[in-house]
Amino acid sequence: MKAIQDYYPEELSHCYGCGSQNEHGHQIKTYWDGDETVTRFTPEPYHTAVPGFVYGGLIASLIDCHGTGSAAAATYRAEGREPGTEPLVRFVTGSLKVTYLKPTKLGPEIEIRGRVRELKERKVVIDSRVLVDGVETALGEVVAIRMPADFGKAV
Ligand SMILES: CCCCCCCCCC(=O)SCCNC(=O)CCNC(=O)[C@H](O)C(C)(C)COP(=O)(O)OP(=O)(O)OC[C@H]1O[C@@H](n2cnc3c(N)ncnc32)[C@H](O)[C@@H]1OP(=O)(O)O
Repeated sequence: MKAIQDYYPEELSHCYGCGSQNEHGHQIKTYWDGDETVTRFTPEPYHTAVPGFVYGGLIASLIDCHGTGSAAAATYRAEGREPGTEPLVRFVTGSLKVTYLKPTKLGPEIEIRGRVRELKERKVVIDSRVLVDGVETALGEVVAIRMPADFGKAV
């Protein structure tokens, strides 16, 4: 099964969180599981906050790209289209909120499960849960906004 990120065009596959072309990045992969989107990521020992627990910035990064990927996947699904078909759907992060409920154990695979709270043409809101060994350790909210055609060109 292909992940939503596998459909990103090469020139947009350099993101630190989800770009398949970024050898230093997380290269996350997001899939549908029924009405939820799922990303799984196994942290490295150096992704440490205090010994034994995952750095919160990593968790935020995973929620971020899980959210933008989920927004794209949900838009294709809502439009009844296969991912990657024209016109391409691209989202960037408008806002990212993370609530850390409890320390996240470092070692096991991290699972992020997302649900669509709001879906409009230019704005999609994804709620995420972060789980390790079935324990919910963080919650995330991503407001994903359609990438403007001139994104990054007018700075
Ligand atoms: C295949 C693509 C793969 C790409 C890689 C994945 C990306 C990975 C995640 C990232 O790291 S992206 C990088 C970090 N994000 C940015 O740099 C974004 C910088 N901000 C912008 O470029 C613009 O502010 C943005 C495109 C987000 C919004 O500008 P717009 O002019 O398109 O928004 P507009 O004012 O028209 O508002 C559209 C809707 O979005 C809402 N909105 C806009 N900015 C928002 C914001 N920051 N927070 C929450 N909501 C926001 C706005 O209220 C409105 O909602 P409603 O339709 O409900 O009225």
